[in-house]
Amino acid sequence: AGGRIGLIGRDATWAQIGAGPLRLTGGTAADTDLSLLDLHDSPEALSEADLIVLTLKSIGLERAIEEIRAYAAEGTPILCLLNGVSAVEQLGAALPAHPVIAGMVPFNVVWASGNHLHRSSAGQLKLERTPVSTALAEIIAPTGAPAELQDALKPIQYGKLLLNLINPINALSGLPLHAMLCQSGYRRIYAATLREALRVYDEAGVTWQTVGPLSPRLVQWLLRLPDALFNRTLLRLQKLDPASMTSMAVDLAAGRPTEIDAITGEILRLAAAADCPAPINSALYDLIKAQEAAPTPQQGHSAAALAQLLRL
Ligand SMILES: NC(=O)C1=CN([C@@H]2O[C@H](COP(=O)(O)OP(=O)(O)OC[C@H]3O[C@@H](n4cnc5c(N)ncnc54)[C@H](OP(=O)(O)O)[C@@H]3O)[C@@H](O)[C@H]2O)C=CC1
Ligand SMILES: CC(C)(CO)C(=O)C(=O)O
Repeated sequence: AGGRIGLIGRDATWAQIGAGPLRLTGGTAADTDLSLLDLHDSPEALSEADLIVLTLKSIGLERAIEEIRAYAAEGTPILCLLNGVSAVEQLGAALPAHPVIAGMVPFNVVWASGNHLHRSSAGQLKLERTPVSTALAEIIAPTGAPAELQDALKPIQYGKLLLNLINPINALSGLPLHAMLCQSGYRRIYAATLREALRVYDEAGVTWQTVGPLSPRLVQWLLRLPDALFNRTLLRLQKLDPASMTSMAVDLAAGRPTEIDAITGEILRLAAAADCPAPINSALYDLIKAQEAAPTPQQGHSAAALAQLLRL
């Protein structure tokens, strides 16, 4: 929309993108000439920011906090787009001089190739309503990818967490999300994971809001539909394209640590506090931790093999 955007990244990312243009596809995205963006390889550039938008994994949050503390001007607002429910509190506690705004990204984005990022599913960015996010929403509205302002983001983050419970299953399957959801065996595993988490939310008294076209309470039943029926109904509503892959599947494939602690780990913390059993989520957590520690992470678990490991 004409504003200057600086991207702070690492050498490997800039090497991967090359000279550009940065190709953005899916949704309303369009090819972007990299000369429109200021690319930085050092956090010192934080000192110039009017708004800091955090789009890194939760495992990198501690380091990012140190860099913001070291370089950002006092009072610079931070928009936090991380998955999970606790990053905003973590930022607020560690950086009291900075207002922290919560945001939620409902859609999937994958690297299609070196300089090409592809948005592979539907949904609208949600931002906690503040004067800064209201101004930001006005600035980006003409791009055709408007943000939706919400009074409270926490219930939305808990709703998104339910969607993210598919991430460990997807990571262990090693399949694109669409190909995985076409198979009833994987869907039944996600349905059981979701049902268990909903019970934990009920026991723990969590206030949450549906993210996506249908309530997870209905989705956990629809996931049990036979392939032919499901693939023509719910899967179409999700507008997932064949490239979709959860961020956790990408991390595990690359041998990086995953966000399992911020996702499934959050359900386990709630379950422990409410004294509510969560054996399926607990087993998924352990399986991902074991793969993270393995010299070569094993993806490609069939639905039947995974169901057996989860004692389903
Ligand atoms: N991908 C998706 O479809 C979605 C992701 N999300 C959430 O958004 C967040 C970001 O995910 P995603 O974009 O997939 O993550 P990626 O891992 O693809 O990208 C994060 C980037 O940030 C870089 N980075 C991390 N810390 C720093 C730092 N201190 N300085 C400079 N660069 C840094 C990483 O570099 P390096 O690899 O070198 O550490 C990496 O290039 C996560 O919380 C995720 O759960 C939410 C919705 C959808
Ligand atoms: C794919 C999506 C949108 C939901 O699982 C996501 O949040 C992720 O990949 O982490």
